[in-house]
Amino acid sequence: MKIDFSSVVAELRRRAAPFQNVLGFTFGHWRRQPWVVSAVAGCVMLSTLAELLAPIYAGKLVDAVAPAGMASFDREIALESALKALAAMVGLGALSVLFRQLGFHGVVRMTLRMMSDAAREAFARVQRFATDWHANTFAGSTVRKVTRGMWALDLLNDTVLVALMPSAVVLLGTTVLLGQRWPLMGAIVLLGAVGFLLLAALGSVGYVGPSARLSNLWDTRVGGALADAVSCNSVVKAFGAEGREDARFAMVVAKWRRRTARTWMRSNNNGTAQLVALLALRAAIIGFALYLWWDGQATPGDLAYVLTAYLVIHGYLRDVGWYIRDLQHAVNEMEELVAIGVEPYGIADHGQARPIVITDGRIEFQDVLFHYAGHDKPLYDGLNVTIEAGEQVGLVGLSGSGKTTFVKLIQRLHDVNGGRILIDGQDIAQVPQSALRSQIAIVQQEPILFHRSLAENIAYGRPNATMAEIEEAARLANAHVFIERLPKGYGTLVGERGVKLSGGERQRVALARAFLADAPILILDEATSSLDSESEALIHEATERLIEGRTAIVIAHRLSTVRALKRILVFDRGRIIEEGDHRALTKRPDGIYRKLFDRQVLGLVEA
Ligand SMILES: Nc1ncnc2c1ncn2[C@@H]1O[C@H](COP(=O)(O)OP(=O)(O)OP(=O)(O)O)[C@@H](O)[C@H]1O
Repeated sequence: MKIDFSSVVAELRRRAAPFQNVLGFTFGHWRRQPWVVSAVAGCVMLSTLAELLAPIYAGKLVDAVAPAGMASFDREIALESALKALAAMVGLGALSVLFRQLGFHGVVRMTLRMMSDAAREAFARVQRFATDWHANTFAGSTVRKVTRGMWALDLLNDTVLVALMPSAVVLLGTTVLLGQRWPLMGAIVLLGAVGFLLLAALGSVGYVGPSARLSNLWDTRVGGALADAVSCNSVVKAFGAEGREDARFAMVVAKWRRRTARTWMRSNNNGTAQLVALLALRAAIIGFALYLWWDGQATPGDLAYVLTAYLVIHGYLRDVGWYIRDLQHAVNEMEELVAIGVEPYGIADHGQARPIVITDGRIEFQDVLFHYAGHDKPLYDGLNVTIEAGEQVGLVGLSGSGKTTFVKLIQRLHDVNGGRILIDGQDIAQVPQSALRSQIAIVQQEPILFHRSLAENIAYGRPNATMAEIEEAARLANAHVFIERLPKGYGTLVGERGVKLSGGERQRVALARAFLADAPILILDEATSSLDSESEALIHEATERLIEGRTAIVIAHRLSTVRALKRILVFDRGRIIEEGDHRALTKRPDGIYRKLFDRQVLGLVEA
């Protein structure tokens, strides 16, 4: 059978790529604290070196006491030499412990800084990833990737600095020391160690690694499935679907179990292969030492030295096997965290992006082409529309006609595929996203609140607002009265995503937030869920107050919301097919607006 070496090498390269990425990431972090890394490396090396020299004195000690039938004078000299050797051994041992302690001190410091940096940077990137990324990624999986990667960094640092590096020093040092005395012995140790390391590395990278990658993928999915079901617990409860969710989760766990069992078995096999290799090396080294003694090239002291050195080598090699497995484990655990660091943002800020200044709030869509990935046709193809400064416009249309996407494009949550969107004459593709969005206030269809106090939630758009300003915004949003009635008032925590408030209350908190943000452009996505008439009236009144004097875009699901607006744009499959005020639009007998109006009126009458 002919082996195609180039394809074997290519395959190994492919399998080793994650190692390269993760090690590159780790070295990048090491470079941020070069002095600490050098000090740690120096201390660990010195500690190892001290340990490495100990067997020489073990040999000297044996040689000093070995000759039988010494006279008492000779015995005293022998004892003195043996004690000197013992003192050297103890001294070296003490030095080794001291440097090890100093090295560990540094490792703690540098590892904690690396872990914090990695977590902060991953969080910063995750926050800036485009809406599409968040739409396609489970929040629970992201949490798992970041926290797992963070802890793997700790393991990786320990493995490389505190374990692998000293092992390499010991192996190399012992080889040199033995080789100086008996070159062939040095060669045997060197070949054996290199062979063993190759076996361990190939086993980890080529055999265990790919399987571990898969089990980690399923581990991430377990996190995602768990978070998905827990965060939708109210739906699960509403449908009494706990059993169904149990079964669904059990399926994911079963898959994870199968994948992980395979990884653990492979890791076990890898360990066994390493132990067998060590056994062979032991036989070779001790066998050769015996030959040297037989041949008169070695004294019993030499034999003791070789045996002690071998025990050290054996210990280190066995540990190196473990460390390589730890390293591979850490690399697999970190892969997804490292991937977050290199994944493109989806929507990136332009290199020379200049902050946008919105004063009037004039919005212009010029020949906009926009295509959702995975859809056959573009949603907008040559969309042209201008919203004048201070104009209030209603967006109406059937579900899926493109109203929400229209406002998402204004916020640059997606980039257009053609044409331009200008605000006050500035192309929004050329400005920093955060500067753009901070000048557009939005009240979402389903407002999401942080599990923080109501005051903090209202002040989110203006964190330095005073309590008086927060209360004023809440008054304008008709929220002050209900907030005052809560036991802790503005200090009340609202539960995850604001679950402790009613839909209408959440809406009014979101309106208060928009009042305080006081942005020149306002986007209101009306809630689809029906509210009681009192709540609706309060929201309606607050909304009218809010849009006064600003450029406002109101996505309306109930036509009563936009009745009073002078301009209503009617969307149909990504096109604006009708435009005008309520009166003009209801006059078109075949118009979509008219149909929607008739349907809603009919619904009201029937109700
Ligand atoms: N993130 C997305 N990825 C792919 N397609 C999307 C995405 N968001 C919306 N769409 C699709 O684009 C089209 C327009 O959606 P859009 O949300 O803009 O409609 P809408 O008029 O606001 O609907 P509704 O009134 O139901 O909120 C729909 O066909 C929708 O399925």
